[in-house]
Amino acid sequence: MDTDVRLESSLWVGNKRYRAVLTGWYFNWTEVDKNRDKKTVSVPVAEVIGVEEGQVEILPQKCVEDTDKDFTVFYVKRSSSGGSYGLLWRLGRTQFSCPSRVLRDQWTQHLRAALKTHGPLRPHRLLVFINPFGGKGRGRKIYHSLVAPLFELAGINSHVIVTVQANQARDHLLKKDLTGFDGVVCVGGDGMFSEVLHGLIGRTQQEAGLSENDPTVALQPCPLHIGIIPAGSTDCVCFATVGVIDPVTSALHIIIGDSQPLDVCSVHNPSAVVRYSVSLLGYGFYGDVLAESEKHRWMGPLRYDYSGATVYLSNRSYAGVVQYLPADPLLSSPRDNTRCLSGCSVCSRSTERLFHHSSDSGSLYSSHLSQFSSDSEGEWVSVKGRFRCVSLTCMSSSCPKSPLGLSPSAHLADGTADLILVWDTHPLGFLKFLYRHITTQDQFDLPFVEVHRVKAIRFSPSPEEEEEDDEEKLGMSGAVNEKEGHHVQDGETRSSNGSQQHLAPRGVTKHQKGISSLLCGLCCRKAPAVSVWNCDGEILPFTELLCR
Ligand SMILES: Nc1ncnc2c1ncn2[C@@H]1O[C@H](COP(=O)(O)OP(=O)(O)OP(=O)(O)O)[C@@H](O)[C@H]1O
Ligand SMILES: CCCCCCCCCCCCC/C=C/[C@@H](O)[C@H](CO)NC(=O)CCCCC
Ligand SMILES: [Ca+2]
Repeated sequence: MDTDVRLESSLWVGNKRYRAVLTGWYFNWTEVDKNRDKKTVSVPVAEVIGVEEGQVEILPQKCVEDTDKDFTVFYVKRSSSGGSYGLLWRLGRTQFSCPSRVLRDQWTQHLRAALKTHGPLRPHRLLVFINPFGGKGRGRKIYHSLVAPLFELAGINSHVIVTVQANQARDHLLKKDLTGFDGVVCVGGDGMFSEVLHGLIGRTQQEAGLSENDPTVALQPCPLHIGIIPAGSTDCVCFATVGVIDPVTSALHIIIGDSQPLDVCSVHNPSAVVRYSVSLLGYGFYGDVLAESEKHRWMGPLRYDYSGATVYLSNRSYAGVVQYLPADPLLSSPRDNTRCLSGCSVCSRSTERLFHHSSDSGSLYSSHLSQFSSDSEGEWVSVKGRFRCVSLTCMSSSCPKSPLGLSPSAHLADGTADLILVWDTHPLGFLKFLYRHITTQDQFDLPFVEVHRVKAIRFSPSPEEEEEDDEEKLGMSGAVNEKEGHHVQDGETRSSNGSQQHLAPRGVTKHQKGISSLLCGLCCRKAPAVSVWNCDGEILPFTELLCR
């Protein structure tokens, strides 16, 4: 700690006198002339946003009263409103008065010097991409009214690009000079984040001379961090990492240099890398919802609710083969009820393991690769049948619609993803599964649902098995296992190496048949034989994939 930044004196806030102390790590002020209940306000220097001479306000509008004995300190204030104590951040502000201008200047200089000690963690120059059409189309307004004033206060220089077309941010990051930037900020939703992610991953591999198309190549980590100012429809990456959808909270995290590593899943078809995913890779229901919602973009975020209902009523399931490489069950499980947050011990241990292995092999990522290319990869498990949906999620994928997410105990940065298989079942069973995403009930505690923590998956559709009538599509065929109360699917298979076999359970009881038939009569049309993959909100042009 730099002892030069220590300072202590009396200061006034309004008409009350305080003893203020700057220790290097903390700036505290305690009311004096008060015998009991002395309250100290303590702000970590790491959370000080800016120091200004005079009496200054920033939000909702900048307003300066240039008095020569006053100074104003801005800092992170955790807000209790909105039921998310600690997660929602606001700009705290306290105006101090000094007995003299000399003391005022001493305070501002010392506070700024203390702030500099946190300099290396904080960004100084940011490249900002705004999608003016994301979400409700408020990206520009959100940035200029809520975020830009905070960046300016914090002394951050930003280069702002309002996009005029899709993929502009990605292409800029792939081709243009990025010298001098400490990070990239996207103002928009998950689609905008994904553009920036693709641009940065691609640029980093290009510069390292690596081929992204080869699934055995160890990719280089990106040197630039990505900040997200939420202005989209789902904003899942922001919600799952920050905990709230709030542009001011996100801007404050960016300013103080917070960061959270994220797992990224590469999606390959047999000849090339198709995309990268950080949240949902979904075939079946989530693919169909996305495809349907693209026709109704004009509805804004509501398009997902509308399309969700339409696709649910169309009552589809798809035949396919899923192969997966299980992660080490001793390290964690998708049903262990943990919630991954910044500083999570499972993620830290996973990072440590990577670093430990890399010191033996020379590359941080080559230990990951060994999971795919050597004997240590483990055994692939293969399952075949009809699915309502096949979902792979690298993180919980929580969002305001589903506060616990697709897989509530998934980890943000442990090198694994959760594979959720929802076997074909009757419509009410599937509704129950979906409904549990918006409550705290366990969506995996259903007989037709299974979840596996995995390192990789392969998928191929098997549309030739499509020849069946509507009753079969509703999961009402096959033998009822009376003891278990559910169907056992006839599509049990063995893994490619023959070591594992898998039964596909279904959740149909006889009394549900009537309602199912009614729904079937209402909505069954000739369903397509294959679905599409939803990759973080983008439709993939391939159905046969390898994801790792
Ligand atoms: N100027 C633009 N015109 C048209 N499309 C754009 C433009 N800029 C970005 N895009 C594309 O718009 C898509 C959606 O944007 P974004 O993610 O910001 O909003 P959203 O779809 O409403 O939110 P979410 O992804 O959270 O559901 C992105 O895939 C992005 O590539
Ligand atoms: C009876 C009530 C039923 C309610 C069912 C709600 C189920 C909600 C689950 C939400 C899962 C969100 C997963 C996140 C996916 C994002 O990467 C992606 C891009 O933004 N969003 C979508 O694809 C948008 C996909 C929207 C799916 C509905
Ligand atoms: Ca993970």
